[in-house]
Amino acid sequence: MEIPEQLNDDCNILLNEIDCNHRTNKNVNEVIREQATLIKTSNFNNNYQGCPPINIEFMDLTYTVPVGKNDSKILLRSVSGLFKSNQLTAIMGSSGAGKSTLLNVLAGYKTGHSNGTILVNGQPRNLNKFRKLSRYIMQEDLLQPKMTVLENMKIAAYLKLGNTVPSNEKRQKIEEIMNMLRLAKTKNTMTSCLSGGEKKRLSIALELINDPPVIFLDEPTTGLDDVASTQCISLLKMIAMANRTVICSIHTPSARIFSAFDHVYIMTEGQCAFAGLGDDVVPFLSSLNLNCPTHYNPADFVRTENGKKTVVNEGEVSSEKITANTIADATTTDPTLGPLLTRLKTERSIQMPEKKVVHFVEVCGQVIPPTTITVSPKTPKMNTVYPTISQIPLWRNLIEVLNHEYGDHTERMIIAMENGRCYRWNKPLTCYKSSQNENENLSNLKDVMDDRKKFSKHLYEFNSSGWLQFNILLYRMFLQMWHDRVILSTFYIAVTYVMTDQPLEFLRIIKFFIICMYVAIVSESLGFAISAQLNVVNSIFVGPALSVPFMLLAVYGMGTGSQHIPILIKTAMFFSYIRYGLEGLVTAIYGNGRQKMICPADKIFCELLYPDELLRQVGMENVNYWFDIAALTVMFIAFKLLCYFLLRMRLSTAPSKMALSFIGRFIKNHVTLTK
Ligand SMILES: Nc1ncnc2c1ncn2[C@@H]1O[C@H](COP(=O)(O)OP(=O)(O)OP(=O)(O)O)[C@@H](O)[C@H]1O
Repeated sequence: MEIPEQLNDDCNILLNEIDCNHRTNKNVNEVIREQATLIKTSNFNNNYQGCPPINIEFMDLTYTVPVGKNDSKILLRSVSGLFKSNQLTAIMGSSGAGKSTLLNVLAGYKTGHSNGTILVNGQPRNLNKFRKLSRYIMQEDLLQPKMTVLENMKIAAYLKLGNTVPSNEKRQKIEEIMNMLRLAKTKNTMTSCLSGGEKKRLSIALELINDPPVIFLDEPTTGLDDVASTQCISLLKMIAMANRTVICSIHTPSARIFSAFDHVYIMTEGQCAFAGLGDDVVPFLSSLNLNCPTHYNPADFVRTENGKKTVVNEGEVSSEKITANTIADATTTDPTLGPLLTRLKTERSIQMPEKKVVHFVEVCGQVIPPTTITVSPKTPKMNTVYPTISQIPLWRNLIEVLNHEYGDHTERMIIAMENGRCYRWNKPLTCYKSSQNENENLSNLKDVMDDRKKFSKHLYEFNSSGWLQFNILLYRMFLQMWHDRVILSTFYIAVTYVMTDQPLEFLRIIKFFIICMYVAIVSESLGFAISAQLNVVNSIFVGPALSVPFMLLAVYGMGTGSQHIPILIKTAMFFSYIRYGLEGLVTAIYGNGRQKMICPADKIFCELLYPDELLRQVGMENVNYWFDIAALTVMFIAFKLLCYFLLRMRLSTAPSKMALSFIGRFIKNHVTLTK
């Protein structure tokens, strides 16, 4: 099998890096080595080179949200940028900087109050089409909990690929992706039982089924440990290498993760403070006369013997143990650290005036167990600038600068970056013809557009018809119901039936069960419809509140007979699904020619001895059980349709529906019934 050159190179770099570190943290490195080997040997990328590259450019993007009655808050302030295919882009910044907002606006999840231009391969973004060719993986894994990994994959394959792809090809694709994402061993595990990393991999696997060219991920490493985070990012990098545009927002990545990004987009207060290669953060800061504070980097990886953090001031280490010297003169007492030291020497220089023993704690992003490196003095220098060996401090430095820890330089950085318009620090476009000139690069977008047109059908159209999707979803619903059998409710119904001394007649019992279950299902679908429009707090309030009139209508007129019920109330009763449930329940128990009931011997007269009399008194003498079932079916469908339209409306970008959607969103965001 021929491995694409770029892929091969990247994997070799990865493997070399591992060689540099492999003694430092075995577990992490073993996993990464495994991952890199997997990338090299897998035919995944060869098979998935088919998708055309998509480059997303945005200019002067502004996003505001209403605050209170008359005020508004600007979350994105005229930011610009270019996120390219074949690259793994990280949107970084301190909390509240606007990372998720930018991601949501670019993905098309937030459209309402945004201004500016978003271009997809040089053309204005068509939101409907863009949504079809991009995928958004949320921070929380929205997986079907009561299905196994394989079932999830199968359903996704049938939904996304339809009948146009033969079953054996679908199976093959599922297998390939599962092997690639190391999910094969867990294929029969229920999703709810998966680990955090496995859930994240499954979320990605589900989106890879129909090979989307653009993938957005909101904080994909949140909740994952170091190893799982590294695996996740290596995987995303690998996906990006197959002609995809992978954009994720991320918090505090480790050095290894940071070094995996091809492009970092650093935000502060809704603006762009840096966009380009992670390695260029220090040169960028230097270009603004913001040399990496000398007291920072060494402190991040040099620690004193007792593990206390060392503080370096202007080339001097204020620790009892460490003072400045030249790392180029360093020797190590541990032969296993020889290659590491060689690398240290080539990548940076630290000057120390006298022989000292130090511990390198973090090198290449890995924590090194305390090992001694003896540093002997030769040429003490005090005017040291510390470019860094570990990339961790690179961006932390930047974040600290952005947090005004070294004075307020934010404005200067934003101006230098032209709020994202400056592409000076960008990696050259791999999918475009190589060019020195950025404008020339952009003119090559035409070629990319031609490619786009070629593949547009594949990208913009779903291969499964609406009817097929309906059937698959119905199957999924039944599958989940089967996996999640509610034994307890069945038990509860059975106990109630027996304890109330009802006749043990097969047909009557079945009817009783059916009507109970049916009412539960209709209630659930009403709940879905409510939650499709309202937030959780309001839904919890509105749901029970709405069932009160349904209940009152259900019991109205009981004991007085149906002839005394006003016509208006009678009409309203047609809309109470609980009424149908109650009628069905009473008829199931007392209808169908039930024998007369037992009258205690000490009673002279039992008014409700005959079930027909009871039915007459509660106004249900003319009720037909199957009519109630039919009415409940209609209500079930009506609530499901209502839920469907409400959800559709929320996703719609059509102006007419946008107005309704806006009202819905307004209620959802601004009306909280518990206030
Ligand atoms: N609907 C809203 N109304 C008012 N302010 C909002 C709204 N949505 C977001 N914000 C504010 O906008 C800012 C940016 O939010 P965003 O979620 O994009 O930040 P972030 O960089 O992703 O932060 P974090 O890393 O903590 O998730 C925050 O200060 C947030 O409070």
